[in-house]
Amino acid sequence: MTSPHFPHSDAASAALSQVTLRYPNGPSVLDRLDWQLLPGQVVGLLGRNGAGKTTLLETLLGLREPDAGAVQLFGQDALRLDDAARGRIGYVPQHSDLFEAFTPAQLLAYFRSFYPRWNDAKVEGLMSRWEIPRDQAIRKLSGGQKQRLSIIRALAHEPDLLVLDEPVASLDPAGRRDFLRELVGEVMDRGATVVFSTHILSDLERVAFNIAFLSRGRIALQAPLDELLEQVRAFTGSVTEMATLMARLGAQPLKRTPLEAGRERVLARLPADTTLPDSVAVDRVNLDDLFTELT
Ligand SMILES: Nc1ncnc2c1ncn2[C@@H]1O[C@H](COP(=O)(O)OP(=O)(O)OP(=O)(O)O)[C@@H](O)[C@H]1O
Repeated sequence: MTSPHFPHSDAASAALSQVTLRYPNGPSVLDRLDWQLLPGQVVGLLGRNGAGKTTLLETLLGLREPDAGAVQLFGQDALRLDDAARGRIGYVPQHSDLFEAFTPAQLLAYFRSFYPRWNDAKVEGLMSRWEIPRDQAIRKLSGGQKQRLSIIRALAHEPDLLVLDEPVASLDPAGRRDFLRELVGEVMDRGATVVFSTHILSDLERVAFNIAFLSRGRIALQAPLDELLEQVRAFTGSVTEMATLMARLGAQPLKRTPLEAGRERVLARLPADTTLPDSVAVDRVNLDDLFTELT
């Protein structure tokens, strides 16, 4: 069924509509959250510690049942996916569940047997480039090597939807750059959808990723990073001036911070190619500012 919130959800790799989730005796984590991921998008999911990124990714994958709302993957109910749809998904969990007694070669051979599609050349290329010992027990690998192996496993069957929960946390800067290149390659080559959570903002600045901000149980904003940096500005002035200015510019206020003496600071997204009047007090924002203000 097509969601009333996302008229194009049939074309989406993942569509979440009004998803609410509260842990039993725990916090409310997702609150009527709407989100859509399209083919060809690389989305970086940002949110503070405990904001609910892992919960959201698990719910998106159908690993958690929301209290309310609907999740669709490739147009199917995420809780009742058929095998074909399952085979189109790749997942790297935050804490990898690699079989520690296996060697990487055994692990990959094992998973290979489950998937009709498996790109041996890609696997071999990444194993060599990322210098993963093939025949040593996985428990003896470093944290970064285990993480890379987990990523290789998730890329090997060429998923159409790749979900990674903090995949770069134990990678060194060179490893992260290589990994990002691989992700972008996935998208460019096959129009896959990639979503990954991260805390490392500088990584996101390397590529024109879509950035999604998770705050108070909702996706507060999602847009390509270059567009955000171009279109989001911080304005300061009296509350009345701000109201008039926002209306005149057709701006979308994202966050208001009251200041002393009836003044306020408004973080707002402007329509593309807006020319600002000289009289306006305005600041540019960077990704750090956006993270601080929107999460
Ligand atoms: N199984 C659980 N039972 C109860 N509460 C939970 C459970 N898992 C997570 N939580 C709580 O839900 C909230 C969201 O947790 P989650 O792990 O999804 O956040 P996160 O954004 O991934 O955090 P981090 O950036 O620290 O990894 C937190 O308050 C956490 O304590």
